[in-house]
Amino acid sequence: MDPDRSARIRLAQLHLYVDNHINDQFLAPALTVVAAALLTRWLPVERVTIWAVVELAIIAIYITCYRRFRAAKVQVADERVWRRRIAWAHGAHMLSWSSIIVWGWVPGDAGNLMFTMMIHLGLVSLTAAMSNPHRRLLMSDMSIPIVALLAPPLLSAGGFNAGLALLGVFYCMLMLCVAFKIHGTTAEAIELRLRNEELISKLEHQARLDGLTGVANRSHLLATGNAEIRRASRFGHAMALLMLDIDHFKEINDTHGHLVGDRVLKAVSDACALAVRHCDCLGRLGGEEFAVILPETDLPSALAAAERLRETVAALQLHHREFPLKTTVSIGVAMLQAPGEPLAQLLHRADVAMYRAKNSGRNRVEAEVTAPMSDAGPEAVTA
Ligand SMILES: Nc1nc2c(ncn2[C@@H]2O[C@H](COP(=O)(O)OP(=O)(O)OP(=O)(O)O)[C@@H](O)[C@H]2O)c(=O)[nH]1
Repeated sequence: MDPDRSARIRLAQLHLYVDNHINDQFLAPALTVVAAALLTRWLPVERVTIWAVVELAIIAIYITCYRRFRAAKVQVADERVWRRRIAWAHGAHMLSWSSIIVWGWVPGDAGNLMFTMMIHLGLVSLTAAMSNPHRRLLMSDMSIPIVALLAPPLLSAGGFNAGLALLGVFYCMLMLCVAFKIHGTTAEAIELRLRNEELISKLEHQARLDGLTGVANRSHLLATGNAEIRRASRFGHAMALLMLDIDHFKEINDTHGHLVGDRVLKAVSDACALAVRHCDCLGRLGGEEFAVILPETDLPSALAAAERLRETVAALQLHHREFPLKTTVSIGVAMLQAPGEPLAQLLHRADVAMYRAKNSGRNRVEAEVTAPMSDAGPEAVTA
């Protein structure tokens, strides 16, 4: 499996683990108080109180750790660090409860035996039910009660105690198998969810691209243009639009065929994509016509960008067999004139400028001859 996806699965498992355990904040303190009250039947109140206070402090620590984990928006690379923190914090809680078998053990007392075993059966069952999403944490949580269940014959010799320890360990093994089974199903579901998320984002990305050139397609370009007009209108910023048309493209198609024409389209759009800024949006409007949306750009900068694109395309050295393929573009530059101006109007003005470039000899940049919006001031837009 892709190591990146495995790491994301482990992080999703850690989230699920924390989600399962976060409810401890309501139940664990109550269980601690009830257990402490019952323990006073066999042990001095002071000793039991010390345990209860320590245990309540440990609960506060691991719940805080879970809350911080949830709030931290943890990245995949930090999964290991957080897993260790959680393992220590929750491990301390397991150790504190399992230690009852040592200091709360009263040999020969049936009630005490029942109480101690109940505590451990509860610990083991809850761990299997709640820690199963994360394999490593499940193992570390489970190992403490398993070791604790081996303690009775060490604390008080006898066949019965040895049998009790054996029974406890068998029970733990069984619960561990069940927990692993649930873990497998959960891991599969998480992997499926991540695969679906990847697939959806890939499809969404592809739906925005032009199939031949890989730049934005018409609908994405228009959507971006409309969004940028809204933004520029809201903040009173300048915005430019370039219209690019490959010169004499029909000749390339007619002379060398459509496949060569397609290669030229791809080469021109690749070169333009490298020549525009990261925040600009280059898209194919159709055929051999492209447009570039330039946010936060005034007329001199738009003309400079257009000139850079024109030079980049003119410098391309494309060949088909031994024939050089001369590629140039004519570019029209239009500026947003008024807040909320329709995109169609902006495109039309850039188109008019582009045709002026064509009529003036091609391989040129022409700008429209009207005042840009930055001179008109921001739109009075209210929320
Ligand atoms: N190979 C290829 N050709 C296309 C594609 N889309 C449109 N065309 C062709 O692009 C050509 C455009 O020709 P015209 O509109 O006459 O423009 P031009 O030859 O570039 O002339 P000027 O724009 O005036 O310089 C037509 O032959 C279309 O068939 C495409 O996806 N691939």
